[in-house]
Amino acid sequence: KQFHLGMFEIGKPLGKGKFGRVYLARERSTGFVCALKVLHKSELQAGKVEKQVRREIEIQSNLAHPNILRLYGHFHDSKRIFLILEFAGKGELYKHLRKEQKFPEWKAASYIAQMAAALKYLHKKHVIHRDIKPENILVGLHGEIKISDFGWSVHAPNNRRNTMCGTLDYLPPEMLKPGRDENYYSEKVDLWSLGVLTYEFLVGEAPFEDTPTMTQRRIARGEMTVPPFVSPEARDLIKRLLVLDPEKRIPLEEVQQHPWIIKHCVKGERAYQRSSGNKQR
Ligand SMILES: COc1cccc(-c2nc(Nc3cc(C)[nH]n3)cc3ccccc23)c1
Repeated sequence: KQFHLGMFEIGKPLGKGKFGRVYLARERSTGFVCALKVLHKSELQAGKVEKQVRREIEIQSNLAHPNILRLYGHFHDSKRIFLILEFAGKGELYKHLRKEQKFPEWKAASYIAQMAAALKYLHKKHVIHRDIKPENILVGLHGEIKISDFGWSVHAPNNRRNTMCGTLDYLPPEMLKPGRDENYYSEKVDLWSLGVLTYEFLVGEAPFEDTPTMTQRRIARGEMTVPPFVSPEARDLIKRLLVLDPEKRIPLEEVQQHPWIIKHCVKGERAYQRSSGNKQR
């Protein structure tokens, strides 16, 4: 399918990301509402991220899961690249998290259950996201969450050197302490980040948040404390994900069956999953 700018009615700007602006848009012939992400080639070249954007397009175009933001297509003109993305009505999850400070356990558990389902789908396709954090999650109209921004995702296994930018908070220890087989990642890196995400949803700040040097040291040692107001079940799940040895982290199937998730996965939610027939579970 060939897309071009004339096919779309551009609506209000939704916001500005790192490398581009996002607009509400409607495809003229069908009235289909989507989000149009506009990237300026000059900015991508300056930021040396063209390869990353090409990988993001290649990976995200081949994914279809209710908790992963759809990339329906892309096109470009002389100066810009346009990504035709699924529109998530309630915007960026981290804005909701900052506003509410922290989420009640039922909401955090629902979000982590959806993240586990999405990661299970990704890992089955040998895709590692590698940048799971609240900033890369959007919220749909019915409160369902959608992983977005596949800029850092790769096909496993990967042992290419990566200069990481942005927050260190979500980095797993194996990406910090260069071992013998430097930078060898497995999809287990996403399990560590899922643990950091669970903690941040419940506590309102990341578990190793500190100065950059101290954060790296605390991650490498797995030094963090879970505050007393966090339930024992949630604490147990966090402890089973934030394990230094990647092989010893609880697998996604066990996350989905964890008592903390089951306790909060209200019947309606299960019914919702059955009705939406998301076979990906
Ligand atoms: C920096 O703030 C930004 C940046 C980019 C998008 C939003 C935003 N996005 C979406 N939905 C989206 C975005 C994409 C790629 N698909 N669906 C909805 C919103 C609602 C209120 C405010 C803001 C919103 C914010």
